[in-house]
Amino acid sequence: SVPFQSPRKVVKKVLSLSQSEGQGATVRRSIGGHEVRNLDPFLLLDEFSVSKPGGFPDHPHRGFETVTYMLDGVFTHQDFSGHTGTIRTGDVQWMTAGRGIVHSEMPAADGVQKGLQLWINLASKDKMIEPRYQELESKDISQAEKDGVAVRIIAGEAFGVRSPVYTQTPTMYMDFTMQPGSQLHQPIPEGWNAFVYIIEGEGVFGKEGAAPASAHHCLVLSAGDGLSVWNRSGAPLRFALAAGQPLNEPVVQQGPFVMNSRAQIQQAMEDYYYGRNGFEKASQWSSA
Ligand SMILES: Nc1ccc(F)c(C(=O)c2c[nH]c3ncc(Cl)cc23)c1F
Ligand SMILES: [Fe+3]
Repeated sequence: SVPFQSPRKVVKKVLSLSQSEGQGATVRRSIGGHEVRNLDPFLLLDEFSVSKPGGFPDHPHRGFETVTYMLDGVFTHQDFSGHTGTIRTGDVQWMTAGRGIVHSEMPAADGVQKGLQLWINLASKDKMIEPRYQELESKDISQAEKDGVAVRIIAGEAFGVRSPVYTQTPTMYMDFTMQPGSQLHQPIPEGWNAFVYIIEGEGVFGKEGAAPASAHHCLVLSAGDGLSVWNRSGAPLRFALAAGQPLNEPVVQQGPFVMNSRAQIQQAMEDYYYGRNGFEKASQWSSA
């Protein structure tokens, strides 16, 4: 039995397949792929794997947020304002691009560097705000553990613990590891869109009789007030759970620009090209 008024069920299961992206990088794209075009307010979820000299060299963003969560390895990022940083296993970089960022995101160690990058759309009223970063080292990430379930809370609240991350677009984003035989009942605000991305292992999501789902699958959830999960396998189950308040606004995307109209996209492209309205520093900058 589950403790929710209306338990969320899996309404779509998508296996994310590897595709090349950036320079010499491989991503498994789930949200933002052709099967899950747009789960408002989420635009993209990539499970990325990349080794030197590959990566994501100098590129712009406007109108949304990127959340980079390192699963295994080290990345450095540099932006056109001189902001640099290194994110290691378990660290999070929550970047609110707002009116404009130009940055590079590159491997900073030998071997394959792996992580998740989630793109969260901004409401039209927020698309041109000043860029900002919220950077969390692994040791500073809110964590909790109960009855064989460990959670790392990137944004939102679980097990009575809340992350300090400010979410411009109301969002929850957490990393669960469930030991064999454990179960989870996680409240999710009604009206928010929600999905699961399985990182490793396999588990039963939504209702007890559901078929298990395994790694690299994205599970889009139905409406409801919470998600129940059971790990009936002999190995740990690890997955990310994300949920966000829909913006219910038009989405017009041209690569790294996500606005509400073609005219605003045209403006973004001109601003980037001519170095205006937030892209002033773009013309003189390139990453090291
Ligand atoms: N426009 C556009 C086009 C192509 C890109 F590859 C990118 C981009 O940078 C990324 C796509 N997924 C990613 N996962 C992880 C990291 Cl660190 C970066 C990206 C981008 F922004
Ligand atoms: Fe980027």
